[in-house]
Amino acid sequence: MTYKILISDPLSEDGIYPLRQADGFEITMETKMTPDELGERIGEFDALLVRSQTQVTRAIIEKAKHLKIIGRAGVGVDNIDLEAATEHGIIVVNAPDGNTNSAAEHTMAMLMSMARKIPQAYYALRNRNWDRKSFVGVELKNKTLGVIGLGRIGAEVAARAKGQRMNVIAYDPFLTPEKAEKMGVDFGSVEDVVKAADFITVHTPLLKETRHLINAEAFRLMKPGVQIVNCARGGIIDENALFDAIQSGKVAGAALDVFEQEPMVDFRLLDLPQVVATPHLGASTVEAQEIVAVDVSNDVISYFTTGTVRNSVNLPSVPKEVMAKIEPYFDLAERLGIFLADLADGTAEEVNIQYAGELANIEVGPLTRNMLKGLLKRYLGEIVNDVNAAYFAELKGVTVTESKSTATKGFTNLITVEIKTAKGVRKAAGTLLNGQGARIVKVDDYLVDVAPKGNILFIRHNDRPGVIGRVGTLLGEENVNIATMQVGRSNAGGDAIMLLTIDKAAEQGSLDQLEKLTEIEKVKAISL
Ligand SMILES: NC(=O)C1=CN([C@@H]2O[C@H](COP(=O)(O)OP(=O)(O)OC[C@H]3O[C@@H](n4cnc5c(N)ncnc54)[C@H](O)[C@@H]3O)[C@@H](O)[C@H]2O)C=CC1
Ligand SMILES: O=C(O)C(=O)COP(=O)(O)O
Repeated sequence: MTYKILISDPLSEDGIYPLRQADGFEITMETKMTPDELGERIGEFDALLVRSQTQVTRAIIEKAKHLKIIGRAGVGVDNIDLEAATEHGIIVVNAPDGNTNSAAEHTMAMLMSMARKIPQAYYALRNRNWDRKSFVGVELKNKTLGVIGLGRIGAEVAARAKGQRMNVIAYDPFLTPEKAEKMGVDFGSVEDVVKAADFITVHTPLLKETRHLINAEAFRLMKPGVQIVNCARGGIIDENALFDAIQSGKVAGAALDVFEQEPMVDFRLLDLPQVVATPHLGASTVEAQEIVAVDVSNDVISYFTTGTVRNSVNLPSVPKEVMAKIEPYFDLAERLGIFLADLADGTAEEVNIQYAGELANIEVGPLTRNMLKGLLKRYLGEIVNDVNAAYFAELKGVTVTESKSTATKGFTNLITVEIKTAKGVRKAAGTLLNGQGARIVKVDDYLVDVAPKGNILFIRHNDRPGVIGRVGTLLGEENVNIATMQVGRSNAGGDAIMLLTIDKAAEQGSLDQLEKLTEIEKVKAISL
């Protein structure tokens, strides 16, 4: 099998070396495609690697019939429609820390260039103008830097600013006074930060909540003469409000690496002498580009070879040690989902999954997603996978609850799934037997022991002499061979079940014949 990879933005050749070396990958590098051209070609590819330029919109994703994974060689994924990717079961990975240092260094370079007007002075000098009066700067020392977003890059910038003898005040929803104290920064709200700062730098992702976080009202609160840096994303600062704040004299300088529209179309801000700018170069270093491309290449290889990734954005990543423990249960969880989908009448409204024994102490989210995949693909088809199973459950209004119990219930591990449909509650429990594979050990309240594979007939009947024989005879007449048979009953002569594994799927006609037998209440064909 050869996987086709499209690289649609310029990626470091050294960085994609692992992909070029690995067997089974065919790489196409096309970095100048229009959105229409990308839309026409994307259907051929299994993986897409991008930086910030390619806009991976819903329209593109809808045409990407074979796409399984999108790799973003960088941090920000605001150019990828994550919701659409998740809905289509496409995993999105990024390279979250490969360019942290470069982005932090670029932020400091922009801060200092702005404070000392270096680009403006250079421009004058290039034009043979030896002008020393127009380019008087301000020092950073003893000034306050306001950092909004104290994540990887924000924290690196804060540390460097302290090296410049600046005071730092920061806001981040995850920052606590204790963490701030440890990092040697002051802690405040967005309002506190913008009011206190002489210089402001933003380092949040671009989200609904951070769009125009720095707007006309924020500029109103700032100190006169404040200077502002944006090396994160265009749109965190409202460009129109910034333009007005510079023109009014409130803002003395702005250093911008990123813009609301890229490549930039509105050059109004750049015509202001207080503005210094670069064309989104924060991550553009040899080092950063190599690391981010290596990181996404490795995730793509690992996804297609082992099914695991390190840096998923739309699927919680599972540490390697945890993965090693839960991987053997993936199949059991999925088969329990399929088993119940076939067994139940109607679709699930509520699903309750309980993990017992040794499973109680580990992260089981991926197992729940696999079980949901099995359950939902019976109604929704093969489009359901680990990435979108939880999304589809929510979309269809299925309530999912997960619980754990350390009680072993006689098994070292046990997964019990209960589903509620409009017609009632059905339950199945499965375990993994050491060296013998998976077993379904309970169906509703009956103890059974059946391998969850192949064709199974579940029969609910009344416990009467001769019924087992009649079922065997009828199936024999239909040329259906019974491989194993289990019988369970609530009490002698009461409700009972039969669980038969059969060598080939029974025809609907045979099932109808079985249901006509007076002792038989219900027959369900299960195919695993
Ligand atoms: N100019 C460039 O070339 C580059 C730009 N970036 C941009 O920088 C951003 C930050 O990158 P990292 O530090 O690696 O990400 P990160 O995820 O480590 O940090 C982002 C921080 O923003 C915080 N945050 C979220 N919402 C917030 C809000 N409403 N107010 C304040 N803080 C909020 C988060 O809690 C988090 O701590 C990226 O999302 C990307 O857009 C990243 C690399 C290069
Ligand atoms: O990593 C990020 O978020 C960046 O903004 C870097 O963008 P780029 O990969 O240089 O187009």
